[in-house]
Amino acid sequence: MDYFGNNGEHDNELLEAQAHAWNHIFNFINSGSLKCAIQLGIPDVIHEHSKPMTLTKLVSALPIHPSKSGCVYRLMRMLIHSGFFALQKVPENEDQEQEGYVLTNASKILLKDCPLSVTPFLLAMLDPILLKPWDCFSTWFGNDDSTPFKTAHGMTFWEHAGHEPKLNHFFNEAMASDARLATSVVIHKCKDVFEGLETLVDVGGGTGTVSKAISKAFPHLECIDFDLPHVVADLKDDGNLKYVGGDMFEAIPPADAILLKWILHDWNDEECVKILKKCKEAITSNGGKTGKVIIIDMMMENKKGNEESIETQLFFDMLMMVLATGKERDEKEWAMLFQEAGFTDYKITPILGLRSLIEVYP
Ligand SMILES: C[S@@+](CC[C@H](N)C(=O)[O-])C[C@H]1O[C@@H](n2cnc3c(N)ncnc32)[C@H](O)[C@@H]1O
Ligand SMILES: O=c1cc(-c2ccc(O)cc2)oc2c(O)c(O)ccc12
Repeated sequence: MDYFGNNGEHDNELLEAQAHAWNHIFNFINSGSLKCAIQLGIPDVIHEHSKPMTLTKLVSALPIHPSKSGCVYRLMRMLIHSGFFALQKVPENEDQEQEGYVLTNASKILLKDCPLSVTPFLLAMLDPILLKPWDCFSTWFGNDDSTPFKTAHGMTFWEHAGHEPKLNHFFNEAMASDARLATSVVIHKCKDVFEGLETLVDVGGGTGTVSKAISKAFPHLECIDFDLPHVVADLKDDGNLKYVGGDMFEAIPPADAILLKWILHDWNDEECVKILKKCKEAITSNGGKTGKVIIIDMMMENKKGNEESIETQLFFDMLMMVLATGKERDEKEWAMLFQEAGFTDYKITPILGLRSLIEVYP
């Protein structure tokens, strides 16, 4: 009988447990390998080749030292396994190689010039500034810092962003890249959500990617991108789009609809109720009309379903604990926030993959 109470009968279970632990220990290798491929420009090089690209051609097109040529095959094998590339037959190939690399849907949205690219999001999330807090996660459980980010850097995310232009820049780029993708889906699939509205304020709208797209798609809608003063300071009003600086915890400009995309998951319940109460004031003080709040955020799934989606939602929940004071919520938790902030009804439209569009009514 050994330390684990194993007398030989449980060898298989022990080996499975070890393999499971190894898989989790090395989870970071998936993101590390993907980041490397993007920094080497592999998706763009294969895209520009416009037919299956053999290993020889790929190696000669990459900015790598000749001593590393043999390693490209192993990097590509890893990324084929994780679904970012595939192999296809190469017709009439002078290099004698039968197969070449092609993009998959997952790597098509990593291309540099794709307006809906998730590459800025990847580069932001995997930058050492945002990775260091994970090293301080357990330390944070033992102190009274608001976030592991604070434990790692001695200041909050926004304080760091204020005097580290690199963080500010890659965070805004990451948000803008997601905003382009999400808005294109919302405008295609949910036109009716904006019908009948005359005014809309995008609260925490960053540098205005969402407001720009909505104001262009609905030219009769007066839009305001509302964010912290330093975020909108240098942005110029354009037609039916205005930029207003302020603090959503103080006051939000009046409008028929208030949009909160990827805002409430950044904040704890008490902070969310404060924000939602300010939204309610803004839509009910709008010349006697009543409006709505439009939320784009995650709705945590409680039932067993797509395991990868559930894991991704759990990843975001951890991200919100480590970088901010927020969390991801299930329907019951959302309903509680709406009720506490004085709203009477809501409608959920699950149109954005892992996220939903929620209309909330006073
Ligand atoms: C996670 S980002 C979301 C950006 C954008 N809504 C999107 O989805 O792309 C959060 C935004 O909230 C803004 N923000 C943070 N605190 C704020 C406050 N007190 N008042 C207004 N905006 C704030 C940040 O500057 C940032 O642009
Ligand atoms: O990488 C982030 C960081 C935040 C964030 C950090 C600190 C705060 O006080 C608020 C927000 O928010 C994010 C977010 O909402 C998101 O959807 C992705 C990434 C991040």
